[in-house]
Amino acid sequence: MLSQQQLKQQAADAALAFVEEVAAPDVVIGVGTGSTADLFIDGLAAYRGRIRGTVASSERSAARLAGHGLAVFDLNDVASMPIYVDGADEIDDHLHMIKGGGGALTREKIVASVAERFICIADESKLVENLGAFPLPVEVITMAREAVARALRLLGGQPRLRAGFTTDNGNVILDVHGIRIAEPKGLEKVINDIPGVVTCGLFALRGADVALLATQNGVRRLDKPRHV
Ligand SMILES: O=C[C@H](O)[C@H](O)[C@H](O)COP(=O)(O)O
Repeated sequence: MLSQQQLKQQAADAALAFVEEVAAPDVVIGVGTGSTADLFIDGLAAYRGRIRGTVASSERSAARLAGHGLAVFDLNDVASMPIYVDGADEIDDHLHMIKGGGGALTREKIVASVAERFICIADESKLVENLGAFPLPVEVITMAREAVARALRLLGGQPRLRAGFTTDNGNVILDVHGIRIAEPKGLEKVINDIPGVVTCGLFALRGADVALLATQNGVRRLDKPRHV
């Protein structure tokens, strides 16, 4: 029986096949944040010298990448990336996700938006039928915290301030419990439209293109259905 850590390692290793496909001296790889992304970063170290470098979705990942001697570029200096590799807190079979358990959701969404393909790496426990058991992180400008919390309550959620946490962008996170996510794309738009919200952790408008989900019987690949 493989541990969750071993499963994460398998998913991270599987993503290296996608790096291998695109590796070239002018290529920049988008890199996510979290415990699974950390394992991917460690594997990516073998590509030092074979790719131009990376763009990181957090200070934490940037430090780990730099620790491996991989170049970390400012996104403003990078126009395109073939792939972005990151974990998820939940993913459904449409490859819509909840992300932001580590608080990096905004930079993740930005870096992913520049990449051609989003490769999600996770252990199979992250695959759910309906998103929403994991509290939905929402990054909020500090002065808007209470106003946004009231708006989220009107949407049926119970927002809780993530205590003692500030994002890399200097903002706070409200973790929204109990919100019904019947239409992930619609809800993503509605929450992102609340004044004071920087972004919410629903990744549905731009979900993953490929999910590599590690199971006890190997890594299962899911591709984004054509109609979503
Ligand atoms: O902000 C954090 C990210 O969205 C992570 O991708 C997510 O929390 C999954 O992290 P982990 O791989 O540690 O479960």
